[in-house]
Formats: sequence, structure tokens, C-alpha cells
Amino acid sequence: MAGGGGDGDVAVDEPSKLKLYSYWRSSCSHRVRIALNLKGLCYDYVPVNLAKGEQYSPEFLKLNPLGYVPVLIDGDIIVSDSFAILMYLEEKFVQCPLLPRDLEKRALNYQVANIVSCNIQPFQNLAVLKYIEEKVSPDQKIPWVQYHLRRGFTALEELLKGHAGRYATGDEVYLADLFLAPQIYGAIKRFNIDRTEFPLLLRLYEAYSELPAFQNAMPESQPDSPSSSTS
Ligand SMILES: N[C@@H](CCC(=O)N[C@@H](CS)C(=O)NCC(=O)O)C(=O)O
Repeated sequence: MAGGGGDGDVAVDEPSKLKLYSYWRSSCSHRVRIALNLKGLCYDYVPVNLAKGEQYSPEFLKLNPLGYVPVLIDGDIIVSDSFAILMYLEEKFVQCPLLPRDLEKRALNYQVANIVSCNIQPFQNLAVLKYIEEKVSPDQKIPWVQYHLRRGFTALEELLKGHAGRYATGDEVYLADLFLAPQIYGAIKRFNIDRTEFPLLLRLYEAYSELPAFQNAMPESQPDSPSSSTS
């Protein structure tokens, strides 16, 4: 409750704190964590352990019937899917815009976001990898992800080479960067893509690693990370 002081004061409800259901290694949660940090928004971190199947608990399925993180709670409002969450945050909190005013650049940001979220990330999802492990072969899991990563990254290098500045679409951080940083991180750390194969993406990744909003969103910095000092 805010307010207080004189007898005539009326208690006013404070805006409720944002809550993010997240998993430390989830690239989709990672995108949202970067946006929350960039916009300077405090939030409560609610871990959902995907490795233990907590995404399928009845409580979590009430929030997102698909059983995926991230989910953002803002008071009575529940938003799932990272793209929807990012657009929600963008419209509600105007500071540090995630979309450039220039229409062509804006379209490019949407395009990069969709390449990552539709043509790369779904192929490495836990449920998909489990399916390949069981129905195809455990040995095929990593080559499968690497194939789709290489295909997507090759397109992204080509697409961005005429537009990138310090960041993906110029010298300011925008939506495209929020999708690229977690995806490049995963490609290097989890799926052993050779850093030298994609020089432009590697250069962007190095630029992100200097920004506090990106550093604090890293998987290792999350409370549920096995390497976190707070977990
Ligand atoms: N389009 C959704 C995809 C969400 C998604 O795939 N989340 C993954 C983690 S990055 C997940 O929860 N996977 C759980 C599973 O595969 O069981 C988004 O962008 O939020």
C-alpha cells in the first residue's frame, strides 16, 4: 500500500510487481529477461524446472496450457509466449523502446525475431529433442539442432550484413538483439557451433556481453542456475 501520513489520506494500491515464470537455460525466457532489464523493470523470478517437468504441473498449465515458459504476470493479466510478452512490455513501458521508428528497420527486427523463434528455437525445444531421442536415436539430437542452427544462422548473417552496426540493426539495441543473444549463446555453449563459422553473429554476441542488461539476463546469473550462488 502506498500513501499514509495525515488522517485524510486514502490508501492507494501500488501497482503489483511483475512476475516472470522462467527457466535459467530457456532462450525464450532469456529474451524476456533482457527486455525487463533494459526497461529497468523489477520483477519476481519464479523458476519452472523444465528438466523436472514442472511445465506440465496443473498449476503451471493454468497459466500456459501449452506448457512452455516464459509466462509474465502483471496483476490480473497473464501473458505467455516471449514475443507477446515483449510486445506487451513495449506497449506498457515506453522507456528504452525495443522497436525502431524507421519502418524498414522495424520490419527487419520482426524478421530476425521470427527467424529465431520460428525457424531455429523450436527445433531445439526439450519436447522435440526428447521425441528425437526416443523415436529416432539419441545420437541424432545434436546434429539435428546443429543443422537447423546453421541454416538459420547462415540466413541471418546474409540478412544482417548490410544493416548491422554495433548491434544487429544499427548502433542501438532493438528487438532483433533480444532474440539473437540467447540463440547465439545456446549455439556456442550447448550445441558446440564453431564460433568462427558466423563472424557477424559472433561480433554481435561480443558486443552484447558488454551490456549489463544482457549480462544480468544470462542463464548462469539466474537464481535457478546450478552455478548460481543464490540457488
Ligand atoms: N513461442 C514460445 C516458445 C516457448 C518455448 O518453446 N519455451 C521452451 C523453453 S525456451 C519450453 O518451455 N520448453 C519446454 C518443453 O519443451 O517441454 C515463446 O517464444 O515463448
